[in-house]
Amino acid sequence: MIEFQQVYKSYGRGIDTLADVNFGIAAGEFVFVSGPSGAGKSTLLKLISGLDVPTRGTILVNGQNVGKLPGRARPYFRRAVGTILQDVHLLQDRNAFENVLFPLIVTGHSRSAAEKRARAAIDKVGLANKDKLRPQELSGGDQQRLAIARAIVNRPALLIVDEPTANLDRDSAQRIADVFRDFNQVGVTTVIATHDESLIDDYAHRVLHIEGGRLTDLGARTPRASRSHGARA
Ligand SMILES: Nc1ncnc2c1ncn2[C@@H]1O[C@H](COP(=O)(O)OP(=O)(O)OP(=O)(O)O)[C@@H](O)[C@H]1O
Repeated sequence: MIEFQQVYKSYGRGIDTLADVNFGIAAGEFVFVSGPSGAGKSTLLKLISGLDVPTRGTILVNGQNVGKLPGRARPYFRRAVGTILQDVHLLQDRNAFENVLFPLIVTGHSRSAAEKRARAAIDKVGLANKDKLRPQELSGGDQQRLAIARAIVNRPALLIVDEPTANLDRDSAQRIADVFRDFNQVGVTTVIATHDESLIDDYAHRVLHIEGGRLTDLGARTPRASRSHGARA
């Protein structure tokens, strides 16, 4: 589903933010991208999502060459990838339900079809009883849930997530990670960047580690023995 072949990304000044990155992710995988702050994790995710283009190399996502997509194809490509970046850009003057409804209305869905889908997405992330609240009235964890609902409302086959548990306490972080695991279990390919090692220990199936722009495939890690999968609601 995702393939990087000799990918380089430079923002100028002769420094490679990513250098000679090669890896593949198959459909249905659940992968963490680990690495210290500034290692290039967000840059990697933006390249997968088509929000940025590589300086050199080839990136294939769903058989499409992301770096070479014509301008008019880009919005369609981005819509097919559910992307949740670090800055959760929620509409502060709309309630939770409207935040999820909005991307459907602008992409031309009828009001009734959009409302049905938005309701299903809100339910899936566990925000059904908070749908009338505005983002600033929600906790950090619930804002993250709302961002997830908005990202999945177009039913993407691929979810790209940057630091979903930053600023959350341990319990909220695990509950958010559980939401992603549940989507993955119904077939959504999921790539999550995090520097939270304990989250990786709890959930990891496969870890790609970036340091200084170089990527190492650490392969599959066994989840921490003390946590059994599916133990949480
Ligand atoms: N748009 C940009 N213009 C110039 N430099 C950039 C840009 N985006 C990222 N960089 C640089 O690329 C490097 C990697 O940044 P990136 O955000 O990908 O790292 P990260 O691993 O996601 O870090 P963090 O965990 O702190 O978010 C940093 O040195 C950063 O300053």
